[in-house]
Amino acid sequence: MFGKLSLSAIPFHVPIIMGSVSVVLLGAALILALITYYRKWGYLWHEWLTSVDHKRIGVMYIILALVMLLRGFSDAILMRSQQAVALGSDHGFLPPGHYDQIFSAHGTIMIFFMAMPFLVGLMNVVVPLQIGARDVAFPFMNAVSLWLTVFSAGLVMLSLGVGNFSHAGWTGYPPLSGLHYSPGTGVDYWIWSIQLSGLGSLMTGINFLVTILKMRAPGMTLMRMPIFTWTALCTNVLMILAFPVLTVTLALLALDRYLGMHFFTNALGGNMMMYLNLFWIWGHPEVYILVLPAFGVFSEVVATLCGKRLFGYTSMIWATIAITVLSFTVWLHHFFTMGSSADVNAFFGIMTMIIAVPTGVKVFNWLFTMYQGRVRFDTPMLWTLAFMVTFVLGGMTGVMLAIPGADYVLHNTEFLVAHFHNMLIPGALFGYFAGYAFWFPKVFGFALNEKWGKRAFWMWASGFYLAFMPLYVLGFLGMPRRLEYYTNPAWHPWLEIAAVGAAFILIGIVFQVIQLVVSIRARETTRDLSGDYWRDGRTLEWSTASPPPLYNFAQHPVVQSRDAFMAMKQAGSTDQRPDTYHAILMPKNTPAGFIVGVLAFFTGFGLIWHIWWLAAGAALGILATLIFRMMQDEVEYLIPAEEVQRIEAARIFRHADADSYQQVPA
Ligand code: HEA
Ligand code: HEM
Ligand SMILES: [Cu+2]
Repeated sequence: MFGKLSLSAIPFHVPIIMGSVSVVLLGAALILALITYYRKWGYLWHEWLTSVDHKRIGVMYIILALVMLLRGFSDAILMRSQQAVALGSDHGFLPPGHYDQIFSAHGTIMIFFMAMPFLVGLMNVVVPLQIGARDVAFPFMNAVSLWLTVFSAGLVMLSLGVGNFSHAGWTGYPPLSGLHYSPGTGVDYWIWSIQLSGLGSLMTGINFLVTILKMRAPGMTLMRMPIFTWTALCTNVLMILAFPVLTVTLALLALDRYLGMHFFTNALGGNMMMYLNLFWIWGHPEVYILVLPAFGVFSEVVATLCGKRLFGYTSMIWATIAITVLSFTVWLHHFFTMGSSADVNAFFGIMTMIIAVPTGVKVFNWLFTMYQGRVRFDTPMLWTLAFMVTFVLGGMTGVMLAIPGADYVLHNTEFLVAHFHNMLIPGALFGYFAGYAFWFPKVFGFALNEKWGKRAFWMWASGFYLAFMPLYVLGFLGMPRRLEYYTNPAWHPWLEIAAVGAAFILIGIVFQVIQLVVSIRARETTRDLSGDYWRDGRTLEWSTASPPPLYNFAQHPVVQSRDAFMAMKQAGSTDQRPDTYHAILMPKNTPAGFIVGVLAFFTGFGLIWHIWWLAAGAALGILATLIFRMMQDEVEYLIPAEEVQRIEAARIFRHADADSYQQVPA
C-alpha cells in the first residue's frame, strides 16, 4: 500500500536531523499561526496563491529563493564547522553519510531552488515592465512553472525528515547514483525534485522567449531593447535548449534505477561516461543561465547609478549572444581527466578560453560606463563594484582550469570549489542582490534601508574573501573536495579561516533580514511617489507607478529610441496623458496552477517511495486539471475604462505630490 514507506523512514534516533526538522516545523507553524491570527488566508489565496500576475509571481519566486538561501546556507555552515574541527583524532559531529547528503543538498538547493527562482523572479518582475507589456505571453503557464518549482523545493525539504537526500553530489554521477550503490530513496528525491522543477524552468524559458519576441511595445526593436531584457532573452534560449537534455538524462537514470536498465552502467553495454557528457551538456550552459541575467542587472545598475548611457550597448549584446552560443561548446572541460584524447581536451580547453573574450568585453564596457560618470554608491552599485573586482579573479582561475594539463592537478580539489563559488556568489548572487535592491522600490512602492543594506554588503563581501580565498590555497596543498574528515594538519588553519568567513556571511544574512524588517516598518518615509525612484531611471519600468497598477501601462508606451524613458524625460513628454482611456483585458486568477503544483508533489512523492497508486492518481489529476482549465471559456476579464481612469488620476495626483517630495535614499 505504501511502497517503501514506513515509520522507520523517519530518523527519530538522529538528534541533528530531528533538531533541524523541529526548527523547520516550528518556523512553518509560526507562519501558519500568524496568517490565521491576522485572518489573512482569504487574502493570501485570492491575491497571491491563485494569482497569474507576473509581478506577484515574481515576488513569490524571490521569496522562495530567499527561504531556500537560508536552508542552503545552513548546510554550508554545517560543512564549514565540520571541516574546521574534523582533523586527526577528532571526527567532528557529522558522520560521512550525513556530510555527503549535506553537500549534495547544498549544491542542489543553491542551484535549483535558490539561484534559479531568484533570477526567474527578477525576470518575472522586470521583463514585462521593461518591454511595456501588460503581462507575460502565457500567464497561466507562468503560475504552473512557479508552483512546480515551489513544490519541488518542498520535496527536498521533506527529505530532511522522511527518508534522506542523495549522497551523490549535486551532479549525481553513476555508478554511485545507481541502484547498486544507492539503494535508498535519497537519489530518487534528487531525481524527481529537479526533474519537476526543470520542467517548470523549461516552461518559463518558452514563456519569456515568446513574451520578449512578441509583446514588446510598438517601436521597441530588438536593438532598442533594455539590456536586462536582452540577457533574459539569451537565458531563455539557453533554458529551452539545455533543460530538455537534463530531463532526458534524469529520465534515463530513473529507468536505470526503476526498471533495471543499463544506460549508465557498463553491464549490457551501457556507459557511465555518457552520463557525464549529457549532464554537462546541460550543466555548463546552466552556469550561464545563472550568470547572464546578473550581467543584465549590473548593466542596468551601472548605467542608472552613474547617470550615463551604457557604454558599448551593441557590443554588450553581441558579447551576450557569443557567450550563449559558446556555452554549448565547452562542456567537456568538466571531465578533462576522463581520458578523452589530447586533441579532444585541447579543443574544449581552447573553446573554454575563448569565452573569456566576450566576458572581458563586458567587463570593459562596465568600466567605461563608470568612467567620467557620477558614480552613486547606493547598495546596488556596491554589489556591482564588488562583482567587478571579484568576478575577474574567479574568471582567471576558470581560465587556469581550462588548461587540461593544469586541470589534471586541480580537478576536484578545493581549488575548483573556490573557482565556482567565486563565480556563483559575486557573479550570480551579488547580481540578484543588486537587482533586489534596485527594483524593490518599483515593486513595493518603498525602498530598502540603505544603512542596513550597506552593512550587509560589507559583511558579505569581506566574508566571501575570507571564506573562499583560503580554498585556492587548499587546492594547491592538494585537498580534495567533498571531504568530511582529514589527517593533514597543514590544511587546518585555512579551513579555520574559511569558517570565520562563513560566520561573516552569516552576519551579513542576519543584517539582510534586519534590513527588510526595518524597511517595512519605515516604509512611509521612503515612499516612491514618482515611479522613478533612482531619479535617473532609463527604461520603461520607471515610467509607470510604483507599485505598478495591475495592468502595468494604461496605454502601450510608444518607443522612439534606446533608453526609452530617459528619452521621454529629455523630450519632456512623460506627463502626456491620453484624452480617453480604454477598457483593459486581463487574465483572471485561477487555482489551477497551485493545484498542479500540489499534485506534482504527490506524483513525485509516490515515485520516490514506490507508491504507484499515488503517483498515477496524482499524475492523472494533473491531466484532469489541465483539461478542465483548457475547457474554461472565461479566463480573462475586462477592467472598465472608468476604473482605469480612476487609477491613473490617483497616480497623477501622487506624482504631482512627488515633485515637492524631498526624496533622498537614506
Ligand atoms: C556562474 C557560474 C560560473 C561561471 C560564470 C563560470 C565561468 C567559467 N568557468 Fe567555471 N564552473 C562553475 C561555475 C561557473 N564557471 C561551476 C559550478 C563549476 C563546477 C561544478 C562542479 O564540478 O561541481 C565550474 C567548473 C569549471 C571547470 C571544470 C574544472 C574541473 O572540474 O576540474 C572549468 C575548466 O575549464 C571552468 C572554467 C570556466 C571559465 C574559463 C569560465 C569563464 O566564463 C570565465 C570568463 C571570465 C573572465 C576570464 C574574467 C573577465 C575577463 C577579462 C577581464 C578579460 C581578460 C581575461 C583574460 C585574457 C583571461 N569552470
Ligand atoms: C554563502 C556562502 C556559501 C558557503 C559558505 C558555501 C560552502 C560550501 C561548501 C563548504 C561546500 C562543499 C565543498 C567541498 O566539496 O569541499 C560547497 C559546495 C557547493 N556549493 Fe556552496 N557555499 C556557499 C554558497 C553557495 C552558493 C550561493 C551556491 C550556488 C549558487 C553554492 C553552490 C555550491 C555547489 C554547486 C557545491 C558543490 C556540491 C557538490 O559537491 O555536490 N554555494 N559550498
Ligand atoms: Cu563549465
